[in-house]
Amino acid sequence: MGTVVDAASFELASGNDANGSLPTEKKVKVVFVLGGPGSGKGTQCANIVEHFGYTHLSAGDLLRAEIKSGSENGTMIQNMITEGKIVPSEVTIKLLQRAMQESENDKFLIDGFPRNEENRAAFERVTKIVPEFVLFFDCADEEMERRLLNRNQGRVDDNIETIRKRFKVFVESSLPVIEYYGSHGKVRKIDAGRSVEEVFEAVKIIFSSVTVVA
Ligand SMILES: Nc1ncnc2c1ncn2[C@@H]1O[C@H](COP(=O)(O)OP(=O)(O)O)[C@@H](O)[C@H]1O
Ligand SMILES: Nc1ccn([C@@H]2O[C@H](COP(=O)(O)OP(=O)(O)O)[C@@H](O)[C@H]2O)c(=O)n1
Ligand SMILES: [Mg+2]
Repeated sequence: MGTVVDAASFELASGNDANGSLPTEKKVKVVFVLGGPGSGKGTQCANIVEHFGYTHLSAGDLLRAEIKSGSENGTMIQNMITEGKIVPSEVTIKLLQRAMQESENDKFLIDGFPRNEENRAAFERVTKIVPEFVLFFDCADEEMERRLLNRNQGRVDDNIETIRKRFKVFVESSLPVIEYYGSHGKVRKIDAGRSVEEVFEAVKIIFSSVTVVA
């Protein structure tokens, strides 16, 4: 397995617990995986995990698991997802932090986060983690709509009404985050309208360029 060479490591510090003990610290490397709903983030993350040894953390999956766990935030999260709205950062960041701390890995693909400026700024402030880069899956709305209507995972938000709302949220709230990282030279954009195999060929070139054979 390769080692990442071009980016500094960043420290993940948990908050103090109720006894005031010292935070546990763990150095992690993070790649944000962004793109519209149905652009293929989850599909390609599974391929990246297999080939490059990252752990995949999907913000949407973590939020859906939180609903299932019977958490006190469950109803609020369920309502936000049904409406295609973005859950307050505090909730999502706690789930991401916990998943990173519980993992034995130190390399994470964070899929579907940050989805708005609040997500981005709060994550940076709380975790002090700066992403190595941002993988952006660029895909036409018509193709994403087709994929979502065929996804068949029983999701409450894969219906045409919510899909349209999610597209609007993506353009209004998520694209500005991608532009922010673009202005810092961090975005690796991929034409995600092609087949799964073709998209992964492009993904591989990007990940190969940040790793070296040990
Ligand atoms: N390149 C592709 N071409 C066609 N269908 C795809 C492609 N990538 C993913 N899909 C399918 O489209 C749907 C959405 O993909 P998914 O990976 O869940 O996207 P996202 O996480 O960005 O919403 C899934 O049913 C998946 O199997
Ligand atoms: N950072 C995030 C990610 C997802 N979500 C919520 O979870 C929903 C589904 O996110 P997802 O990433 O699983 O969706 P896809 O883009 O994979 O289709 C979003 O539409 C939001 O309602 C959120 O509130 N904040
Ligand atoms: Mg997904």
